[in-house]
Amino acid sequence: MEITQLILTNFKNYEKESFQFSSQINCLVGRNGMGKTNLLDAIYYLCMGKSYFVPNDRYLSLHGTDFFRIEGHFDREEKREKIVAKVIPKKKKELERNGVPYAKLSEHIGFLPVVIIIPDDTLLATEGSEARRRFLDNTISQLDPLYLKHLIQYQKVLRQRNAALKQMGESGRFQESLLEVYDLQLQMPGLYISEKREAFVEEFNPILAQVYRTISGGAETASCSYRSPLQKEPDLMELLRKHRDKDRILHRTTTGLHRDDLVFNLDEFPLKRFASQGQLKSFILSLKLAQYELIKKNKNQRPLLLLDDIFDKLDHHRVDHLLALLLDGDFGQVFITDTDQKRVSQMIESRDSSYREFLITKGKATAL
Ligand SMILES: Nc1ncnc2c1ncn2[C@@H]1O[C@H](COP(=O)(O)OP(=O)(O)OP(=O)(O)O)[C@@H](O)[C@H]1O
Repeated sequence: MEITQLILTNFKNYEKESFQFSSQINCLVGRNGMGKTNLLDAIYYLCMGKSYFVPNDRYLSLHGTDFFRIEGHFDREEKREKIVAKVIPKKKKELERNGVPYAKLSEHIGFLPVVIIIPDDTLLATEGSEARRRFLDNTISQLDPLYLKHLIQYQKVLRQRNAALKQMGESGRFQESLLEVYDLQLQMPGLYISEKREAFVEEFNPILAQVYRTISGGAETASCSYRSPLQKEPDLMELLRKHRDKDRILHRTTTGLHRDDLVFNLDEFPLKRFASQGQLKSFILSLKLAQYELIKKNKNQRPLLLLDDIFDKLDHHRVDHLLALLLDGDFGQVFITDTDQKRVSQMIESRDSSYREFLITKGKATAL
């Protein structure tokens, strides 16, 4: 699967620009703040129906404008696919495939698999559990439409349950029977999500260990383990029942799948506490490349790989090692941003890969 052409209108700092891409390596070079990451984000948007960086579409249109449009032409399973994302004020955002709008955005997820790697991904290891759940959900949703359907349902009922608890707190009238109704609605999607997360971690671990071994030279074994309140009480209804008093006091749902987490380990030690900066960076890179491998294996399709500034702060040897991995490995279309114009192009030129280079300057692109 590959994107052949991209046309941007009012997207972030691009007023009007179009790109023709190489089917293998695309390097986006330019100084800081010119729009390299914005371009990756536009491609991500076409695949996932949202920005990787900015949750609210309102902030994505060029300053001084109130709408944007992203058009991408893809080659997928020997068919041409035109995907258009349009955000217009006071209208629901629209995502179209070959001129036909999707009824639900979620129907598109997984159609164009994608993996993005950015420097801030190290926050996955150091921040709270929400980022790790997002990683889990992002990966499994691209593989299993039913997972995404159950996830949306679980989150909807959870929001309603929390709103009811808040309202009960304000009115001072606790309605246990209403909570029972919500708990019942959480049960089926909850069970499905939990089973899928557990199965994902099992399948993911050997791939993660293998990728980390390649990147780090085999010093330690990388793994992750799934933590869920359901491991102590496998019956979700019963679990929610046991936490009802706490929920009543705190006016929110204090247990459930929205409290799940992934624990990252190097050998038997938690990454968060013991890893050096280099180990942390290698782990997170491995995590994302393992995500790529797992999606590729399950979908029998190579996802797009978007690499933002991944050479930043790495010494020359590590950059060389990483580039060798990316160029010699079984990757499909890759996009790489770099502020150092010479670094990537020199190394790619020395290999036998088809590539195209773009110089990005303030929302304008010149093919080099
Ligand atoms: N809605 C918007 N309208 C206009 N400009 C925007 C908008 N959103 C972001 N920008 C601009 O885009 C620029 C950032 O672009 P981007 O993050 O793609 O830079 P970059 O080339 O990747 O830089 P770096 O090398 O520092 O990562 C900033 O100058 C920012 O002001």
